[in-house]
Amino acid sequence: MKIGFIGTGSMGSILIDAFIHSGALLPTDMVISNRTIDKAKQLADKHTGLEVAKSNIEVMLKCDLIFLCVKPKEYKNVIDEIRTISLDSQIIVSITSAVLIEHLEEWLPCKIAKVIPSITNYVRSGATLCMYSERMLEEDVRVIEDLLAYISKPLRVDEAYTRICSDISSCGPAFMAFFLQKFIDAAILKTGISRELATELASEMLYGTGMLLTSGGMDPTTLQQKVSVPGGITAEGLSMMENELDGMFIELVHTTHAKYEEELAKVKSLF
Ligand SMILES: NC(=O)C1=CN([C@@H]2O[C@H](COP(=O)(O)OP(=O)(O)OC[C@H]3O[C@@H](n4cnc5c(N)ncnc54)[C@H](OP(=O)(O)O)[C@@H]3O)[C@@H](O)[C@H]2O)C=CC1
Ligand SMILES: O=C(O)[C@@H]1CCC=N1
Repeated sequence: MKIGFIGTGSMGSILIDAFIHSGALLPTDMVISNRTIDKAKQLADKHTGLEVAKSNIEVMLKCDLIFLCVKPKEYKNVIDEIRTISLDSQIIVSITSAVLIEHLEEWLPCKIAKVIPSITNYVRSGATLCMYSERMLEEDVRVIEDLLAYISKPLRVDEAYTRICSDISSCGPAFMAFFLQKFIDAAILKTGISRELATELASEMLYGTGMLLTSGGMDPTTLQQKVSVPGGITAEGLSMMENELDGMFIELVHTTHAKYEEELAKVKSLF
């Protein structure tokens, strides 16, 4: 089976790298295209045998399963280009939350999967959020999830919850890194500890925390309880954060959902 990638920006290239490094795919299994072709060529220089197509149409003509890794506002151009040569036997995997499966079904005759990856997939961890159109057969779903399992934990979610799942799974790494950065900056400012040491400590801490929450059998509440000695230092810090951050995460969810609605409307208006 030939796998195509249309769009080799940040996420497209992360997926290609991860599929190759994990052994899920060989470079020769893939054909890629990108608006700025040099970006695709740089990937091919890194992975001998990876084929760069001259156009998105060439990817569609050569591949059975195609990942669409472009941003919402770029869908119109890509769909217009490929719709007349798309086949109902082909599987299109869209990685964009703000493009609905029902719309992709309207625009293309293909079987449609919506899979939201995460930067964590680069190191073969984190989830991929999976949603499928009714055109997908059981064996099509199996092909996709077998592939994704090399680099992630594929989780089926209801499309109605795409945004919040993606907030946690895909935006989450950036949000957590933001917290870490603020923690590190404060540590340096207040104590003079070196950035290098603070960053190493913070990164190891986050890695270990992730392990405790996945394979370590703890949930976030248990973890807080186990670290907080009654009347101790952690409890004091947690209590301060409870007051300072009150309402902030509600505001965060409002913000991401408002942006999502804006993008959905923009995409709709293009077609
Ligand atoms: N980054 C992340 O962590 C995640 C991203 N996503 C989703 O992935 C999608 C892509 O995001 P991301 O990779 O970050 O964005 P980027 O801007 O990094 O990549 C988009 C790529 O699409 C290419 N492109 C644009 N138009 C066309 C076209 N007509 N034909 C071929 N290629 C084209 C661009 O080419 P050019 O080089 O010319 O700009 C660019 O390389 C988004 O919808 C995002 O929501 C989902 C989960 C996580
Ligand atoms: O920032 C974005 O729009 C995308 C969606 C999920 C992660 N990155």
